[in-house]
Amino acid sequence: MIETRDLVHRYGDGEDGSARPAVDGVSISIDDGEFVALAGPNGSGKTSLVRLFNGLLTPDSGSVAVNGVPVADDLVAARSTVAMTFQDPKDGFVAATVGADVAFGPENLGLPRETIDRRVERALSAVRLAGREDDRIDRLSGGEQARVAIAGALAMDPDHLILDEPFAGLDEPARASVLDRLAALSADGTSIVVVTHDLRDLFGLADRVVVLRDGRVALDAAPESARDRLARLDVRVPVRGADP
Ligand SMILES: Nc1ncnc2c1ncn2[C@@H]1O[C@H](COP(=O)(O)OP(=O)(O)OP(=O)(O)O)[C@@H](O)[C@H]1O
Repeated sequence: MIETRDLVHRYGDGEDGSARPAVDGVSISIDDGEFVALAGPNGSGKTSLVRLFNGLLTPDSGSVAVNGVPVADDLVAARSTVAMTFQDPKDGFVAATVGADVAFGPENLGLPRETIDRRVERALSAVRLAGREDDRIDRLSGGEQARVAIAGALAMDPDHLILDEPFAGLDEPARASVLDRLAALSADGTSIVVVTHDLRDLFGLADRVVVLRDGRVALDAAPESARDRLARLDVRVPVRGADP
């Protein structure tokens, strides 16, 4: 479980009182196996919030705990149980080739080679990049790079998987394949948080949608029960009757 209480983060010191917190008093909990879409307009604090989940950002006040352990007390545990992709995949790459990059996380967990190879193979197949281990990342298209980043997070086999705008640049087959894998992981108990502006792909999959506005939770509900409120909050929802 990921649990935040009265979480506040502001960039800069805000000493003159002018800096509005990017995350402003968020209390939410995400259960194991829960599939959450995190939506909201540009600048509403989505990326900042998920970066607090694994200690990439530090709260100014409030707390965040993963599996009952405060992130501040055990960053290593938080980083190994919460896997995250970045909005710009280039921010997360650590190796020159696809296979080396996807293997990096599991290697750091000290897993046996066969386990690592199996995870890499499975993760690459989930993003439709099977057999592309030796490709250089800098020669891939933006969409392919986004898929490598997702594969890297999948290969961690994390308790909690956070994907920040994962579908930008993905073609339809890749998007469908990733969505399938996410659904299977969620059914197996992995909690999944997908940051997005657009709920259309996730409407039938997400158990819950949390909408941020100005760093605060403006809505936390099951998607189907909140169609009209979502539309009023400028979150794109599928046309009724056209759900997957
Ligand atoms: N590194 C930073 N330094 C200063 N301010 C920042 C930084 N990152 C984000 N902010 C500010 O914090 C607020 C929340 O930004 P954040 O990126 O978390 O929102 P978001 O909902 O993820 O936006 P988007 O949908 O555009 O990615 C915004 O006002 C943004 O300008």
